[in-house]
Amino acid sequence: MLKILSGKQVKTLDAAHIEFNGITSLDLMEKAALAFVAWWKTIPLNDALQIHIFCGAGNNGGDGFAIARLLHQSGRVVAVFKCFDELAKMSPEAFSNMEKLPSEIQQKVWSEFDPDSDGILIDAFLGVGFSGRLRSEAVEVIQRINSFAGKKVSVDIPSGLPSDELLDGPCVEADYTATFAFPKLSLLFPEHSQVTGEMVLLDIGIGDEEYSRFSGSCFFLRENDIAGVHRKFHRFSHKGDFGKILIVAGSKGKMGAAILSCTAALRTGSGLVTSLVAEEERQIVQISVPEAMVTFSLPQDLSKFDAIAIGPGIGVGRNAELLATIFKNYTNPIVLDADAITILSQNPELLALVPKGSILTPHLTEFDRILGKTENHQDRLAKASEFCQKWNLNLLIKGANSVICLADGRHIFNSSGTQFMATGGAGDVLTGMLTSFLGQGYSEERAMICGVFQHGLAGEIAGRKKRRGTIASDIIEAIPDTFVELGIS
Ligand SMILES: NC(=O)C1=CN([C@@H]2O[C@H](COP(=O)(O)OP(=O)(O)OC[C@H]3O[C@@H](n4cnc5c(N)ncnc54)[C@H](O)[C@@H]3O)[C@@H](O)[C@H]2O)[C@H](O)CC1
Ligand SMILES: [K+]
Repeated sequence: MLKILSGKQVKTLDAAHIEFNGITSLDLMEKAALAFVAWWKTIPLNDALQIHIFCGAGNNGGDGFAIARLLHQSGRVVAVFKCFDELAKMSPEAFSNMEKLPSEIQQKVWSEFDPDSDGILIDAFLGVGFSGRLRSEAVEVIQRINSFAGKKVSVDIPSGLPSDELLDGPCVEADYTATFAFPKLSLLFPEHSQVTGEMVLLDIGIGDEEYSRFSGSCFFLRENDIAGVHRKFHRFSHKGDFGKILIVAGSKGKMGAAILSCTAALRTGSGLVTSLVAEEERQIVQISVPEAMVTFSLPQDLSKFDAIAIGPGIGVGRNAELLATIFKNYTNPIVLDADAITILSQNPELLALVPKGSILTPHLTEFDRILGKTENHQDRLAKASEFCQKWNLNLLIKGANSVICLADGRHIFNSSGTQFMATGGAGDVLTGMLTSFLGQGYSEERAMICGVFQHGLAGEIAGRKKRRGTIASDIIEAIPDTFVELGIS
């Protein structure tokens, strides 16, 4: 899994990569520029007539100069705007790439840029080398960039955004950010979505193993991480191997939650799913999910279940007692979602009873309910680590780039998913998937890795056809396709 380093570690990573591979830092910069231009050709407006490239004096600017040359070579009309004065100390790579600019590319200073120009703007002003407070001229450069009405694409990171911290000052408001090698931590904070726009990760040939010598507890979960995490089943596998699970979900008016989580669990591969619902609501489950069994009271012997989920749509009314009974009679990890999280926040004495290793899946509001009000993602992640370690529990903070917070302090950011998944019931689907994997004998970590990634991927698959019309049932329907796309039998 790809480690997320700090901005300060980038230089050491680059130096080690360069030395190990016998290349120069200019070669690495060229790779970055080539990766950027290859991606550029896939975005809307990539054939824009005019491309305005703002370049700083450091290596981010160096990327910009190299990109300018390559875009020019592929037939685009490019103008470069230098964001430094004649006497500024340039990085050797930036200088070298500036020298390589062909004479057809206009070179101007940033203050000559007319924000009413047509075209598209590339922001290669400041990268991960930016630190402290912006100097006053840098603020003016960023204001000029932001006054441009067309689309803006940031190289590595929007200029002005610190790589590992919260934004605290002016910053380029990008429509796209193309980041190199690994996503900078601050690009994953939801409060920065307005300045990062859509984020893409560009490979510049640094292998995951080259990160191992660096300390760090944050990771980025990608498609190639999934296949190795899955259990292998074989031709003698029987339904018992795929797990018996119990899902406690739904109540009058919210029975959809039970149907969605049970169906998602079955589509994820569960062998046997039992749904605990009120007797008067049984028909709805029996008719909608004939594959599931239904029970009306909590079975005496819970140990026969390989995994249990509780929460979606159960209501907060009298269920604290039910939660306590399950906690006292079951020792394996449980998935706790939605109303179960609210009940826990109202009855904090229950926290000590939650089976160790259980998974809580709060969205941001539920997170604040149980862990206390948080101001931002940095604060949230710190609180999450403390909570998970204190109670020996796992949290899955839902949102774009959902974060798996493990009891050992690691944070794993998910890369799959789309905005079309912001739809009622998507969380119930995730609960069903996580419980299914736990029931199939996956550890909590593996269940969360596969569950959160494939949930996002199912959303992407559904969204390709259904776009903003995607509903939770479409995500469920796409779950089997995720196994196909990932090559998992
Ligand atoms: N592995 C990779 O990710 C690669 C990254 N590349 C690119 O290199 C930059 C980092 O380059 P670096 O030279 O270290 O720094 P920057 O260009 O980001 O910034 C230096 C530049 O910024 C000025 N500056 C710093 N602080 C301030 C401030 N407070 N106010 C105003 N100006 C400030 C400083 O004076 C310098 O001029 C990375 O982001 C990538 O884009 C490589 O090209 C390939 C490998
Ligand atoms: K930038």
